[in-house]
Amino acid sequence: MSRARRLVRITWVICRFRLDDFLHQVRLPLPVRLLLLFAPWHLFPRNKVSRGERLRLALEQLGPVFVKFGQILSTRRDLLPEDMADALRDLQDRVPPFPGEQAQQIVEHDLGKPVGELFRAFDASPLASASVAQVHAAELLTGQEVVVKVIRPGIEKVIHQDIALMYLLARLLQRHWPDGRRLRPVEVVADYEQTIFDELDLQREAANASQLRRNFPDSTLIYIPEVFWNFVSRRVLVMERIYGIPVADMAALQEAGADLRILAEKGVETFFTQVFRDSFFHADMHPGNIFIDASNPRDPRYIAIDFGIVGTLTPADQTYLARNLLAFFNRDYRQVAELHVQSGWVPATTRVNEFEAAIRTVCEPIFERPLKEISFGQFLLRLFQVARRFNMEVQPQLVLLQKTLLNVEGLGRQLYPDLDLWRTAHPFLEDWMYQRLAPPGLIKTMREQLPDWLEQTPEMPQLLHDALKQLTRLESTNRSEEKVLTSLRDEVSIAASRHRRYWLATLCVGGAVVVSDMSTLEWFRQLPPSSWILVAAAAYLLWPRRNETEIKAEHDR
Ligand SMILES: Nc1ncnc2c1ncn2[C@@H]1O[C@H](COP(=O)(O)OP(=O)(O)OP(=O)(O)O)[C@@H](O)[C@H]1O
Repeated sequence: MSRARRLVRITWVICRFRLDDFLHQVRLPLPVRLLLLFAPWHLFPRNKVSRGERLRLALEQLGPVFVKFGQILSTRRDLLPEDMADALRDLQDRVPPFPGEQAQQIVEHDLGKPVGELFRAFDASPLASASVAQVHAAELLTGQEVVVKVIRPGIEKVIHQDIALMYLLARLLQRHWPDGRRLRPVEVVADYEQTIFDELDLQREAANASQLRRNFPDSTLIYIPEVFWNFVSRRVLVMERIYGIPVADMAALQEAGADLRILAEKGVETFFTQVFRDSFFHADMHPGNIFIDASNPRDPRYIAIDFGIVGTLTPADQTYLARNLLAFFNRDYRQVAELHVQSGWVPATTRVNEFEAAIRTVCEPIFERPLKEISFGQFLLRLFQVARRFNMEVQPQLVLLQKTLLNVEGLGRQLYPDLDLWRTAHPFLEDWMYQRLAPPGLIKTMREQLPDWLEQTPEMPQLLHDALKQLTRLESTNRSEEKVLTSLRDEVSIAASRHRRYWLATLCVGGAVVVSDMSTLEWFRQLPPSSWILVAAAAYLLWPRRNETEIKAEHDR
């Protein structure tokens, strides 16, 4: 379908589902407003269906790319009003399966052999069919039962086309909608584009699955099916077939006698292990992707599938996240605010007092609820909403984590409504912090980071110089923040000068060793007179400067 025809179809669906009540909030340019005036709204009388419901129906009419977009949007409760997020959550993929013969052709083309030579059996009628891919059951020549996931033919083109139109709409909204600048629809579409294109690459999904499987070998928490790498291409993925009870099927779980409390707690533990131990987490934890192995009902474990979306965090993000969660539960909002500044999530010029007060306002009500209802995901969601007001740049890795956390908590509480998240997660977080900060962990971290530090050292003077320049520029544009900037500039300037002198001191001592023609150890033992003058120079360079001490004392005051 050409882009123009697609645009006409979108306009038609907007009229058909009377989405004009969204458009009235947007200050559109005059020609578009005139066009809308003549749109055939009258052909489609507004019925009593709610606006969320109408948006959901419209997205379903627009096809799989929009449906998936709506599903993802439904998890962005930081952006959408509750009623709309709830309606979008119920979006259903209503895409008909594509013929099994077509799936076979793609498999044969990509794997380079007829299906009969690749598999002992291949079921041409699909096991499941979704917007992006279709899954068929098969059996390898070894007798291993597998599933074959095949990307829907032609879907890439449809996605490209629909994403281009979404950008068009998002740019319009961003420019003409009063909330556009705050909610940044273009960013939301860019986020979605990344996700959907990642899902199109099954090689990537296979790699994610392999990594997760390696992280949990023989685990009693979670089982990850094996990937058969000889049968993987961008469009085809062959993976061990798993059998389990769908996590949403409570009746079947109860019938199997699965211990639901253990299961709920294991869900939280599995998530925190992925986030903090491995920094690699399954980020598409909706109930359709989780099954339960209840062969040992007293110690059931999870089985995960669909590894298209995963999240990772840097060690710094991990530490700040753990400290934020701990500070939140201690109701230490000052620390939460300071951590945001330290981590660079909000600008260094943020007024910590105001930020702290805003965090307190949104977090205190969370503690009004019984402890077992407290949600880390809700806390992070509220926190990000506040932090955005304080110019927090969107941190995609943290938004992904917060969404996954909400899913994990929802899942846990559905299994066992009395799940006490804090009691389950607190020891884990404290233990992790202790291991990271206790001497062996600290030494390990330092040893891991030492090569990076050494590598960056020669660039340090330039970086400090650049930072100084930027601060000076900032200073001239923003007088109101002058005091903060001056203090920052002074600190950077002290660090730059100290750094230069340390380098020179190192050169002096190194030079003295070279001049003496001895080994370093010998030199230290004997300190020949010829080197005294260089050592004295080094000592002079290392001595703290008076103006530095004064500036520091002034800042401390
Ligand atoms: N390893 C497996 N063993 C058994 N069934 C599987 C396996 N992998 C996938 N399936 C079945 O196929 C369905 C779709 O798989 P998957 O979720 O990976 O596809 P998808 O296209 O990414 O779907 P969506 O993104 O809509 O969740 C699953 O819900 C499940 O029923």
